[in-house]
Amino acid sequence: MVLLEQVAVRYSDGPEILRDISFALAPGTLHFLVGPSGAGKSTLLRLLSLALKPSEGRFSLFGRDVAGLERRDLPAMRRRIGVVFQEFRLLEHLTAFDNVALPLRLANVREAEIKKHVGELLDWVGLGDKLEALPPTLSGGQQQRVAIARAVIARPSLLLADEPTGNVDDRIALRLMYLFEELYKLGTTVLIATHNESLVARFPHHQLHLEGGRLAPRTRLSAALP
Ligand SMILES: Nc1ncnc2c1ncn2[C@@H]1O[C@H](COP(=O)(O)OP(=O)(O)OP(=O)(O)O)[C@@H](O)[C@H]1O
Repeated sequence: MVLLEQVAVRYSDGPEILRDISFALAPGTLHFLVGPSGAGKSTLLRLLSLALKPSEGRFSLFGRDVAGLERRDLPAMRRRIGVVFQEFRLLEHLTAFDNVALPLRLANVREAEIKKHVGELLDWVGLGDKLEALPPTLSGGQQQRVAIARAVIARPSLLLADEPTGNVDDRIALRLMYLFEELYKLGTTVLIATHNESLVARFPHHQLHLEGGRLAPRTRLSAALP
């Protein structure tokens, strides 16, 4: 599903932010991505979401070598990836409902089905009474839940979430974790960057531990290459 071998990443001509990164993520697994601030977690998520390219090494996604992709291949690959950005990136002129419905509308799902699924999911994340709200009228935690609902609604093959419980209380954080667990059990590969140590301790999943741009030995070996 995701395979990195000796990958390095830099922004333009800057220094290498990630170095010597090798790991594989199998379908239907959930991994936490942990490490101190500035370690390169968001950069790794940007690479995996195809927003950055490796400056060295090999990166393959869904069985395809990313270096060999043509520009026209990217939209179809990206549609298989759900991303929860640290800064949410909701469309401010669309309601919560319409933001979440977007991936389904792009996939030509029937409106009756969209209504049912989006309503159920927003209900599950505790926003059943905010369907018509515009993002600027929602709190940070509410916007974050809309962003998560939008990222998971179309059951992506790969879900990348940057600090997805950063703005919510413990009860909601648990709910969101249950949602991510549902998803990986259905076959999605889930990667969650987080500083929330109690969440990582409570849910015994694999961990990728980044430190200073490298995978640290504390990375659980199930995620690293043999
Ligand atoms: N767009 C960019 N251009 C240049 N350097 C960047 C850019 N984005 C991040 N960096 C640098 O890359 C390094 C890693 O940043 P990154 O945001 O990936 O870390 P992080 O582990 O996600 O941190 P945090 O936990 O604080 O979100 C930092 O030194 C940062 O300054």
